[in-house]
Amino acid sequence: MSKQQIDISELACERDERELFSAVSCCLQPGDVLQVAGPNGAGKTSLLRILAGLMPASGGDIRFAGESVLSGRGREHWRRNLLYIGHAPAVKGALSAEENLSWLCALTQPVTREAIWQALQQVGLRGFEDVPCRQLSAGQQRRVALARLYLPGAPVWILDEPFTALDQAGVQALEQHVMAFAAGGGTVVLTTHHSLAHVPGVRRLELGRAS
Ligand SMILES: Nc1ncnc2c1ncn2[C@@H]1O[C@H](COP(=O)(O)OP(=O)(O)OP(=O)(O)O)[C@@H](O)[C@H]1O
Repeated sequence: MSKQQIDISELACERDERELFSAVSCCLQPGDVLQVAGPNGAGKTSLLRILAGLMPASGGDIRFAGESVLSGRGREHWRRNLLYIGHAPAVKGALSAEENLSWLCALTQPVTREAIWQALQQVGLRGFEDVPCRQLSAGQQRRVALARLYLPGAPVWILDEPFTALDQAGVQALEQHVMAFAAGGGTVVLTTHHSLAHVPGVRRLELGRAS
């Protein structure tokens, strides 16, 4: 087994005593990109939050490198190996783009100021590094959050609606970056209502369809 294999088996989720999904199973290898798809309310965000350890599953298991990530040592190992970016940009308005990134990275893997500036340049925020994020547009705030994908870090990305608020060039750049990350051995699980049918090699997991 690959030391970064992810096994999702018979995963189930209930919210407010309503079953969102059950018996979701999937195996991911390094290099895989999985799009979790389905209509509004199908449970895509819930699935990603369970994967990220932010919400309990009501059944099933997730294993990383052979160990369950739902508790104990496996959970810590998993957390060190993943980067989760939720559907809200989660940037602090009073802080600049640079300060936001520096703060976020300090929680996991501190990086140099130069690396942060380079990442901000990669997401098209050159010249905005020092501007308080509350003065940035929605798309620019999204770009601040996404700049983490241009810093050294985890081999597994979990991205909830990463394309939201990005312009066409931003969408294209992010698609390319995700695929380059996967080509280098990274694993990506993402949700988006944006079609990825034109991107070769993206797997799909459908939620919310009657079986
Ligand atoms: N905080 C919450 N407490 C209780 N139920 C919730 C909560 N957040 C979402 N839900 C319910 O869980 C269900 C699935 O929500 P979820 O956000 O996972 O769906 P989604 O597939 O990501 O939807 P969308 O495409 O609209 O983003 C919804 O029916 C919703 O009402």
